[in-house]
Amino acid sequence: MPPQPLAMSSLAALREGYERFDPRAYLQNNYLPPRADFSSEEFVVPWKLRCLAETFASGEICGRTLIDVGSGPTIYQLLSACDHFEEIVATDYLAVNREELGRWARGEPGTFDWSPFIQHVCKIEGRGEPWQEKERRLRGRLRRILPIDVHRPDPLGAPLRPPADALLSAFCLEAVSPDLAAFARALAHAGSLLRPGGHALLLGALGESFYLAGAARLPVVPLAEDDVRAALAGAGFALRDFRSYAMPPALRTGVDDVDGVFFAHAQKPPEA
Ligand SMILES: C[S@@+](CC[C@H](N)C(=O)[O-])C[C@H]1O[C@@H](n2cnc3c(N)ncnc32)[C@H](O)[C@@H]1O
Ligand SMILES: O=S(=O)(c1ccc2c(c1)CN[C@@H](CF)C2)N1CCSCC1
Repeated sequence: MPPQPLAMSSLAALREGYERFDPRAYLQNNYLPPRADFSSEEFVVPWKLRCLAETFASGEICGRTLIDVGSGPTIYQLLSACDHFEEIVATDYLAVNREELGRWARGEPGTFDWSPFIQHVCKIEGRGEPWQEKERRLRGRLRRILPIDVHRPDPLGAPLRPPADALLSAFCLEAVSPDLAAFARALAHAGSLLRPGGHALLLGALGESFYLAGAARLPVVPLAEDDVRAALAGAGFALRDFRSYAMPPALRTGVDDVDGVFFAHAQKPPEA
C-alpha cells in the first residue's frame, strides 16, 4: 500500500479551494440577473440594500473608519456606508479580489458595472443624488484594500490603529469556516478590529452548504438564525437588529444551495 497523503485539515482544504476562486464567475453568479433583479422590493438584492440604507439612515453609525471584512470583488455593501465614514477599508484573503477592487476604485475600464446597484441605492436613499456622485464618493473614500485572514486572532497581521468605528462583513465568515466553532472564532477575531462601542453589520447566508465560483466549489457552514445570534453573543456583541429573507425558488440557480439571507446589526460594549 503506497503511503497515504496525510488528511488535509479542513482549513487547508478551504484555502486550497479558494486558490481556484474566480472573481468574475462569482460576480456573474450572484450580481447579474436573475439574482440581480431590482424590479421588486421583494427580491433579495433590493432587500439587502434596503437593510443597509435604513440602518445607516438613522445617522447613529458614523465615524472615521469602516472596515469591510472579506470584501471579495464587490462594492455594493459599501454604498450606504460611504456617506457616513471618512475612510472605507476593504479587505480580502485573495490577491485576485483585492486587485479587482483596486481596478474598480481607480475607475479602470473593463471592471464590473455596479451602476444598477448604485442607482438603486440612490433611489431608496431618496435624496435625488446622481448615482455618479455616489460612485465618485465611494471611490474617493475607499483608500485601503488590505489582505486579511479571519482565522488569525490578528486578522490583518497587526492591530488596526486606530480601531475601526464600524465593521461590515457580507457572506464571508460562514463561507470561510469549516464549522460553527470556527465561524464563532472568526467573528470574534473580526470583532477585535472594532473599537469599544463600535457597530457591526453582518449580511450572510442561511442554510447554505456550498457555493460555486468558476472552478472553485467552496464549502459553507450551514447557519440557522440562532447560530448567528449565539455567535454574536459569544463574541461579546449586543444585538440591535436582526432580519432574515427566505430565498424564492426562482433564485435557486444551482450556484449554491442558500436557503435565505440574514442581516444583523450588533454593537460592541463601550469601554468599561
Ligand atoms: C462569498 S465571498 C463574499 C464576498 C462579498 N463580501 C459579497 O458580499 O459577495 C467570501 C470572501 O471571503 C474571502 N476569504 C476567503 N478566506 C478568507 C479568510 N480566511 N479570511 C477572510 N476572508 C476570506 C474570499 O476570498 C471571498 O472574497
Ligand atoms: O444576492 S444574494 O443575497 C447572495 C449574495 C452572495 C452570496 C450568496 C447570495 C449566497 N452564496 C454566498 C457564498 F458565500 C454568496 N442572494 C441571496 C438570495 S438569492 C439571490 C442571491
